Amino acid sequence: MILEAIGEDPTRDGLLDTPDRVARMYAEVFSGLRQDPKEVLSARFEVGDSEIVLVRDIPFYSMCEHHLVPFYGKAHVAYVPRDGVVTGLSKLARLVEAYARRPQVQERLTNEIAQTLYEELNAEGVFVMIQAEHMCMSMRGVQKPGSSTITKARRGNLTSAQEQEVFTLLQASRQL
Ligand SMILES: Nc1nc2c(ncn2[C@@H]2O[C@H](COP(=O)(O)OP(=O)(O)OP(=O)(O)O)[C@@H](O)[C@H]2O)c(=O)[nH]1
Ligand SMILES: [Zn+2]
Repeated sequence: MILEAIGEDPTRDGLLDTPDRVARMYAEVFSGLRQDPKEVLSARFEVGDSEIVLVRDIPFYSMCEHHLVPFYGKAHVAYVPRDGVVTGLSKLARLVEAYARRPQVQERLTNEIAQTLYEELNAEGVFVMIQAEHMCMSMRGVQKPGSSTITKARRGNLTSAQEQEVFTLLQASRQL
């Protein structure tokens, strides 16, 4: 229907398999809709006292729900565990994936990651920051390639000193 609507001929050779390919691509790109993000955080470890845990530079691809074109970039996920209870590091990246692979807006993506981590892990505090470029602002519309959007979400009792420490860690680790 899309091919017809744009004035293409869906019966020409190169386009014959395109509807099937696009259907399979959407199943992959929107696979987060069939995932329960809470299950992602099932791994738990006791590590004794622990301060901030930060997984930075988690690459992700999502789809803007207004135009169904990609927005993509990096997510930084930090939390302060309660009573030394942590989850697996990869689970933080899986959590980003579970919420990114849906029709999204960046603010909601940021909030959902923070909220789920906070609730499921019963963390003392959570801080999530996402930096992304939106193709709907680059390849069409206002056409501003290279512009990026930064969103943050905080949950729990992060002190401003701890939040500052996350920024310092993000900065420091880049120099390693
Ligand atoms: N807040 C927010 N806005 C987004 C996000 N992704 C896309 N948008 C914006 O959603 C808005 C939709 O605006 P509309 O005026 O309904 O759509 P449009 O006519 O295609 O707008 P233009 O993009 O300005 O051409 C645009 O301003 C987009 O930049 C997002 O993740 N968060
Ligand atoms: Zn858009």
